[in-house]
Amino acid sequence: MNPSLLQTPIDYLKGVGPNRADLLRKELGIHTYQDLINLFPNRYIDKTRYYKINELQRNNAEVQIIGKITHIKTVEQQKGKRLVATFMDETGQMELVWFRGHKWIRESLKINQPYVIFGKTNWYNGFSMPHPEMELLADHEKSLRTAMQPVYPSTEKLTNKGITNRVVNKLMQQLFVETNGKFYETLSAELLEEQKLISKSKALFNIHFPQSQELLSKAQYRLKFEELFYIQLQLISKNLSRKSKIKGFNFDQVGTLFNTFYAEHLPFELTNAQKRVIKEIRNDLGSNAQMNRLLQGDVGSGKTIVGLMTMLLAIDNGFQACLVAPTEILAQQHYNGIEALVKELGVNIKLLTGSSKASERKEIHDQLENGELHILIGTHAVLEDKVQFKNLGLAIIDEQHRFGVAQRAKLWHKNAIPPHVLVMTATPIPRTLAMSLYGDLDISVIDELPPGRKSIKTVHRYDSNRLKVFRFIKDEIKKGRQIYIVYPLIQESEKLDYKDLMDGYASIEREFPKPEYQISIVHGQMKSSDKDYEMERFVKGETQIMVATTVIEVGVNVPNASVMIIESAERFGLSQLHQLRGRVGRGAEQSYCILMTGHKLSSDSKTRLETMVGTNDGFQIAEVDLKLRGPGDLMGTQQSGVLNLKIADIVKDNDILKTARYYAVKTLKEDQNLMLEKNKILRYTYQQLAKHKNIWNYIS
Ligand SMILES: Nc1ncnc2c1ncn2[C@@H]1O[C@H](COP(=O)(O)OP(=O)(O)OP(=O)(O)O)[C@@H](O)[C@H]1O
Repeated sequence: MNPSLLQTPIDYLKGVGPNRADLLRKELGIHTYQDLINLFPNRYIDKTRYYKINELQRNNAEVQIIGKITHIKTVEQQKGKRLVATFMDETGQMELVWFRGHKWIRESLKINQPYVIFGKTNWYNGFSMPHPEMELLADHEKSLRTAMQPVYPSTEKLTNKGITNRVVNKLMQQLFVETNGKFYETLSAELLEEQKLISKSKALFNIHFPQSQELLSKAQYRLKFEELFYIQLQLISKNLSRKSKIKGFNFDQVGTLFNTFYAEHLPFELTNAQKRVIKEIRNDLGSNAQMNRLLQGDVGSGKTIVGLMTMLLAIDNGFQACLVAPTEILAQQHYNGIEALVKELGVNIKLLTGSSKASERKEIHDQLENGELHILIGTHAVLEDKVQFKNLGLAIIDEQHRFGVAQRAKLWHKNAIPPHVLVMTATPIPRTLAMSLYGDLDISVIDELPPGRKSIKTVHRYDSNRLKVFRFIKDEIKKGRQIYIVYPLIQESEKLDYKDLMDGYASIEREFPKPEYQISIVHGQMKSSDKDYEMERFVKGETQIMVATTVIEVGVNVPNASVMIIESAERFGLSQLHQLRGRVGRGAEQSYCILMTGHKLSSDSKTRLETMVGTNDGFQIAEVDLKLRGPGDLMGTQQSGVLNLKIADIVKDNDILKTARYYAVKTLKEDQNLMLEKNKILRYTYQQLAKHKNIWNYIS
């Protein structure tokens, strides 16, 4: 087939007039033959079964019936007219009803001719079917018959504009007629063979006109595989070419700082997972290529120390390092923690945030530029253009999802040669999703908690049990522990949430009076100096209770805090709940997380609460979260291509994704630039993909 045929504007397809062409373009984004063929159905209806009218049940979903129209009338109603046709088969009669388009429908209906009708039935003193799809039996028998009838996305909303599912189906038939149903193959013979995939032409035909359930499954598999394979091929190939093209600083020395710290200052034995990850990082740093690594580790798994040791390697090799955190509280905390650890090593370390004074800033800028400053810790302030380093060798970004890709890129340009980048995240992203999202990053996982951690006991309590919860808090405080009480603060309803928080605070003050109890409060509307002050009192143990909004969600580390109470827990997402829970259980004591809710709960809320009570494993929680919300809502996914998948589903098609990735890696390992003759098809398709962005634009 002539490839340019598929680029033909949709107006040229028989059956597409100017109006339809406009609708197809505007509503469905279909401009060419190719766009139409890549409009994949999102479900199929079993069309092998014909119902008799006396077999209809009140709860029938969609049915197909053969019969004749015997009579048509227009009925006046308060809300306008409706057109009603009496439809009969040999077992009974029912009504077909239209609320719109009377004139042309009435003119097109043929009395006493056998029709096949299809649609949902209603029951009200008898069966009726509103806006049925109809076809004369004679035409029906002539058309391309399939057992499963495809249902195309978005056609429902276009039905009243004349683009019904049946119209799309007809256009698709016409397209197959005009193209002879022959399409260029887009996967290599080797892949087709190894994976036992059906050809492109056969897959496209069966996705639109399934000849059997088996062929439909094969068609779906092949097209999903193809979609995921090319995405992986692209991600992995970018990663490889970055490594070969972008030279990185070579940190070939493991110097005094690293070794002294390891031997003398490390406050604990590293876990095996931490050791493994440090090894992975060291391999990167000595490979002459620029490192771009994502370090994933559940809350409290000990990412900070890994980050610190990487920074020491940078300094040992004569470079500077920076660590960027998403909030001032976190930056401050990292600074305090790291400064204490490296104090005796003679490392010069400073903190830069939005609230740093002008004089401090000046000193920091000067020391960065003349190379005196070894480590800079800070917030977004570090990214500003005026912050210039003498030789930034390593940038660590904590909590990736709060930073956009563009901000990550800013760090790249702090030097002529981009620094090594380590992105740390505690948001457990299921591995498969991480592979799709961060395919351009290498991934390390700390999948082990430091020893001696007791797993956090999580319970769900109704608001009506609040007094018991208060008693429990008092007991824990008596034992010397500290307590978090967290309120939701969600932007749209900020005022209301703020009031809830203040009401809650007032009642906690009544229940826990001074001087016996001291309470800190931290929320987003406070000045940052006040926040820091309150936070510090809690960190130092001067207050026993911290009432807060989700500003403390990430990273805050107070090992003596053993109880996390989450108010209106049903309003939080799963990963947020898990993050909050991660604020306790950081010391040696038994810790608790209490999820407070009212009695009215949606089924999703129930699932979230049950999941939290049932497991402490962040990755398992992330899987449930992904199933509940879909990837669209997971932080960080918005900017990635995974949402634009046309046929594969990142959650359901997990296994296909793994296979696709396996083959993408295998292919590129053998032939990185796809120059081998057997990979010619892959190379061509890949180039098209790079050119057109959308992967389904390459089919020709
Ligand atoms: N190998 C280890 N053995 C014992 N304690 C450790 C070990 N590694 C880290 N810790 C301690 O565990 C606590 C949590 O570590 P850290 O703050 O680095 O966790 P994290 O991975 O950054 O978690 P989060 O994302 O929740 O901040 C800290 O108090 C840290 O000192």
